[in-house]
Amino acid sequence: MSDARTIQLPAIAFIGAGSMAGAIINGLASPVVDVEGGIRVTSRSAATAARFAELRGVSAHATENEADANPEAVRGAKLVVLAVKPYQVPDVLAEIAGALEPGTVVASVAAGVTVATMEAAVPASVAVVRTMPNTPAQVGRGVTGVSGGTRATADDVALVRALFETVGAVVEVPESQLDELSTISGSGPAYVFLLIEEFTKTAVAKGFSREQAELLVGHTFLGAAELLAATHEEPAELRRRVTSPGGTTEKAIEVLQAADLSGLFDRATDAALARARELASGA
Ligand SMILES: NC(=O)C1=CN([C@@H]2O[C@H](COP(=O)(O)OP(=O)(O)OC[C@H]3O[C@@H](n4cnc5c(N)ncnc54)[C@H](O)[C@@H]3O)[C@@H](O)[C@H]2O)C=CC1
Ligand SMILES: O=C(O)[C@@H]1CCC=N1
Repeated sequence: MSDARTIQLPAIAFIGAGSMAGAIINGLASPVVDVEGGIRVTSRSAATAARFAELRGVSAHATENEADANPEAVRGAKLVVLAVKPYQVPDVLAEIAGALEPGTVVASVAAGVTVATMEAAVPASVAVVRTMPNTPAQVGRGVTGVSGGTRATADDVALVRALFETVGAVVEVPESQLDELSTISGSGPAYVFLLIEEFTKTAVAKGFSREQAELLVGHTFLGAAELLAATHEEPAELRRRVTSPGGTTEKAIEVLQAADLSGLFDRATDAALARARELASGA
């Protein structure tokens, strides 16, 4: 049964069942999403496939005990999501190319692997869309960059958008910007977790128990993010409201700013960008 709010998606095959595929499939499990034709998932290990097979509407197969699991999964699927490591994409495409039906849309989440590389590896009747999601997709709070390839129609891109909108927001960008986007939102959750880890260590060093430190830091991050989302104020304004003139926060902010946080983020994201370019060249 479906009503006006139900999101209808055609048969989808996920090649690779790791963190990223798991996060997206979790979103598809929503009661308002109906994947007609079902969700097929493949992994290398049978144990992983067995875990995915327990999910509603999912059939899962492992290459370690079914050599044809990948070509079988894509046969008849309208949308094929490549969720393997970047260096594995060429081999997977070579394996499935002959089984892709005309009109199939192949959407890759792999960092760095270009549209040109993928288009060259599949039949001309198959469209390619490059994407860059992030792991908060697992809780419906992802943000995904999407770039259509040269053969992708507006409907093809809309289909990929619809998939990723089940797990958060979608931003369409030209492919030339996708690696940059990856350094911000693709990798970004890791930067936030690192800050939380370090801040928690500081709280422990100030004499709080591990449990207290996690509560203090965790709620501070969550509370600040929710305050930002709820008020729609600029972060600089919300920071000003914490920073009493002549008070304590002002002293801490002075120390943080003296460490050139902005230069640090520039250098960190430049390093991620350089690695994306290496991945594109197969390194
Ligand atoms: N983890 C993240 O935050 C993000 C990852 N990505 C991209 O997602 C892709 C996957 O990353 P993760 O999920 O983190 O990796 P992962 O290592 O957790 O998952 C990879 C999966 O691919 C499977 N696999 C490997 N070779 C296979 C084959 N030939 N056939 C079928 N399955 C095969 C593995 O068994 C594993 O389940 C990467 O290309 C990465 O660049 C993109 C955005 C964010
Ligand atoms: O670290 C990586 O290569 C992937 C892409 C963005 C997040 N994880």
